[in-house]
Amino acid sequence: MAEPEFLKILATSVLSDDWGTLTRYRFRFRRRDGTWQEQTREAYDRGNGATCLLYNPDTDCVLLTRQFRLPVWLSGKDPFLIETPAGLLEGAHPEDRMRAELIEETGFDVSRLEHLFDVHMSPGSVTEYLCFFAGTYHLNDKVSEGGGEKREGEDIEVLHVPLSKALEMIRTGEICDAKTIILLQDLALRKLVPARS
Ligand SMILES: Nc1nc2c(ncn2[C@@H]2O[C@H](COP(=O)(O)OP(=O)(O)O[C@H]3O[C@H](CO)[C@@H](O)[C@H](O)[C@@H]3O)[C@@H](O)[C@H]2O)c(=O)[nH]1
Ligand SMILES: [Mg+2]
Repeated sequence: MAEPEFLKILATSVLSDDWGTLTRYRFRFRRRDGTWQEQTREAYDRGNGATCLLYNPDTDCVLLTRQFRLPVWLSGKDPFLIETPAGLLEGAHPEDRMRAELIEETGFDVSRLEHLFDVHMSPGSVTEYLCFFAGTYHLNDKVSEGGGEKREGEDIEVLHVPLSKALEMIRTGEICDAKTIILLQDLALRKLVPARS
């Protein structure tokens, strides 16, 4: 990647290169007052991802998942996290990847997703951004049980939660995942203020 005029990379050192790549960068950064300052930062690269909130207008429910997340357990919180379905892009087109991920994780095959925005989830240390999608599902869109890829260790519970209950679960702390909170609040806002065509 070409360096912008305010940045000079002096050295890079790969600290770990397994599932993702953790690299230490030493660089010179030109401050707003024009002076240059040397800094060291570590960046973890595990690619980019996509996430999606599906809403069922017949039942007023949203489709969520619950699965064990080791890093959440390490932080001392309840590790069975309630989340919107999400997956790594692995080089695929975000919408195609998201639709495939929805089938794998929830068993629902939906035809069209709306791309909302891309969000950096942890910009101080992780390169990843997530492509956010919204869509509609109906109970007859179900094509399989979902649950994720057992051979990859996934054991995903599928939840149909009334939207009002899901919003309340943000307040109670039962839903405490950033992408899930963003998408639930976005849906609530869009229902409150429908987009003008
Ligand atoms: N061997 C190995 N496998 C891993 C590791 N981390 C994840 N995996 C496997 O890689 C697959 C990742 O599953 P996805 O559904 O593609 O991703 P995700 O874990 O749900 O992550 C999604 O949500 C995250 C949290 O919001 C996002 O950070 C991520 O970008 C993605 O959207 C799973 O089968 C998981 O077991 C690891 O460190 N080592
Ligand atoms: Mg996933």
